[in-house]
Formats: sequence, structure tokens, C-alpha cells
Amino acid sequence: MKIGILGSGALGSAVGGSLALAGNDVELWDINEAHIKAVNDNGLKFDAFDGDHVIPLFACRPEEGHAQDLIILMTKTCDSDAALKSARSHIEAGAMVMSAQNGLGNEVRLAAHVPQEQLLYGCTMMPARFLDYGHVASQAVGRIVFGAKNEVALQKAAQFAQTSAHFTLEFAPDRADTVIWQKAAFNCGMNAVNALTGGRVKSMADSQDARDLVQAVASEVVAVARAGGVKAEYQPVFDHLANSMAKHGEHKASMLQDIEGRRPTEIDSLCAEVARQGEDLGVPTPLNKTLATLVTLKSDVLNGDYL
Ligand SMILES: NC(=O)C1=CN([C@@H]2O[C@H](COP(=O)(O)OP(=O)(O)OC[C@H]3O[C@@H](n4cnc5c(N)ncnc54)[C@H](OP(=O)(O)O)[C@@H]3O)[C@@H](O)[C@H]2O)C=CC1
Ligand SMILES: CC(C)(CO)C(=O)C(=O)O
Repeated sequence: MKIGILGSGALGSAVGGSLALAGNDVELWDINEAHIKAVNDNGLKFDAFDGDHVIPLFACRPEEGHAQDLIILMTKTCDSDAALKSARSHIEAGAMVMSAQNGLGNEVRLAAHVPQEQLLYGCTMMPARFLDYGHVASQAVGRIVFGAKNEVALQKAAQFAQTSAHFTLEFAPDRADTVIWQKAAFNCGMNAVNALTGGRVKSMADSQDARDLVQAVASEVVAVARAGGVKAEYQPVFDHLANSMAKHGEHKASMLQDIEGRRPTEIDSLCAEVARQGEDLGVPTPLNKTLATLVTLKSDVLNGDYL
């Protein structure tokens, strides 16, 4: 299958590398010229769960890419619009487009650029790090769970499901919203707290208070999801939090990577979006509102003239 990764940073390159190892014909699309050059000159260096790989891949800006069956959107959510605009010719040529980002509302952002018949949405389970231009790492086997809402898109989507030793694309339209909200519940607690403290995932493992806090944040998100009609459950999120602390403790949550890189964070599509939807649905979300304010303030302080 021909797959273009739109936004090939830490996770996009790890997903692209994994899908290439699984036998797909993958192109990495990005705007980072140094990363594009490094991949084209030396191949993608991918430190994976089964060893270090060098994968010969073609990388380019989205406008310069070749025709694809599937485009997987892997930018930060704040860059979705710009990225999708630059992939317009591929979308007009009929490629299916899947958001596999963190956060809420990705299918709405996609719908502004992609016809419903071509629109897939889901999220990714895979911690990834950007080590250097052309070089990423992930010690886990990745998985995207995805679905679609439109009948035509649902029919086309099934062909993209695949399972290999390196990556799973799981077509689960009945569960896609549940998985996305449960992942958002995880990220609202884990990513926002890590971004504020500067600590890795494991930093919360030994503190009962910290674990109680991220569970309470996640509980607000699950309550909003349920009030909005999504069948989200509390326990899988609590299990995911505990598993991450135990198994991926060294990982720096993507929001912390953004704070350290002085880049915009995804707080608006996580805690802030939960607070907005909670207000509309009459579900209290004081913790998410507070985290949204603090992470936004932290970004402003770091990037403005306040230090
Ligand atoms: N990293 C992780 O472990 C995980 C991340 N996620 C989610 O995956 C998504 C991507 O995260 P991550 O890989 O960490 O982010 P990165 O910032 O590492 O990668 C995003 C990439 O997109 C590029 N980009 C920005 N604007 C455009 C554009 N207009 N067109 C094409 N490319 C563009 C960026 O280039 P430049 O650097 O020049 O801006 C960068 O290379 C997020 O939603 C995140 O929450 C989910 C699970 C785990
Ligand atoms: C913490 C992690 C890796 C969980 O999959 C994540 O979603 C992120 O870094 O944004």
C-alpha cells in the first residue's frame, strides 16, 4: 500500500518507519528541510523495539509528494490546517486521509479540507522520540485504531487494516470515538502534568498524590465523553496510566517535548477542549480548566518577554 505521512516528526517518522518495515511503500512528508535532507541522504534511522534500522525512504515537502492510497496526518493538531492545505492536490486526486493525532476534534479539522467519503480518524498508541534530523526512536510496537463516519469511507477504510510484527492499523469504527476519548483522558492528565513539571512519564509513579491527580483529570474527561454520548470507560484509562508509568517511564510526553522545544503545545485540543465541552454539557471540569490555563501560561512565559 502507498502511504504518505503528513508531518513526519517524532511519531510520524516512527509510524512511517514501522509501516515501511511491514512492507508498505511509505513517503515522509514534512516542512523541516534538515530532516527531509537527512532522510534522503542517509535513510531514516529508526531505533525500534527489535533493534536499530536504517530504512531507505523518500522524504519531501507535501506538495512534492507522489500519489498515495492513504495519507496519515501526524502533525501537531495546531498545524493540521496548514499541512492539509499543502496536501490539497493529493486529496483532490482521491487519497484517503486519516488523522492519527492526539487530541479531540481532529475529524472536524479534517472535514474542512477532506470530503467525508475520504475521511478517516483515529489515534496512535506509540511513544516516539526525535533524536536528530533523520533519526527517531520508539521502543514499542505501534498501533493506530481508526474508523469513519461516512458510508463510502467505511467501505474504503477496511482495505487499510493490517497487522504485522512492526505495526497494526486496526479498523474499529464502533470503538474509534471511545478509543480517542480514552486516549485524550490519558493525555490531559499525563501530558499536561509532565509539561508543567518537566518530569518524564515515570516521575509520577512513586507519588500517590500525583497518580490521584492524573486519575482525577482523566475522570473529568471520561465524564464529559459520556455526557456527550461516547461510551468511554474509566478503568482502561487508569490501566493505561499505570502501564505507561511502569513500561514507558523514560518517555517524555509529546507536550513536554513541545515545551522544551519552545513550540506551541496541543493543550487547546486536550484540556481546553474538554473544559469547553464540559461547560456546554453541564459537566464540571475544574482540573482540566486549571491545567489548560497553566500550560498556556507556561508557553506564554517561555516564549514571551516574561522571564
Ligand atoms: N511523540 C509521541 O510520543 C506521541 C505523539 N502523539 C501525537 O502525534 C502527533 C505528532 O506528534 P509528534 O510526532 O510528537 O510531533 P513533532 O513535532 O515531533 O512532529 C510534527 C512534525 O510535523 C511537521 N510539520 C509542522 N507543520 C507542518 C506542515 N504544515 N506540513 C507538514 N509537516 C508539518 C513538523 O515540522 P517542524 O518541526 O519543522 O515544525 C514536525 O516535523 C501529535 O498529535 C501528538 O500528540 C501521539 C502519541 C505519542
Ligand atoms: C505519553 C504518550 C506516548 C502515550 O502514548 C503520548 O501520547 C504522548 O507522548 O503524547
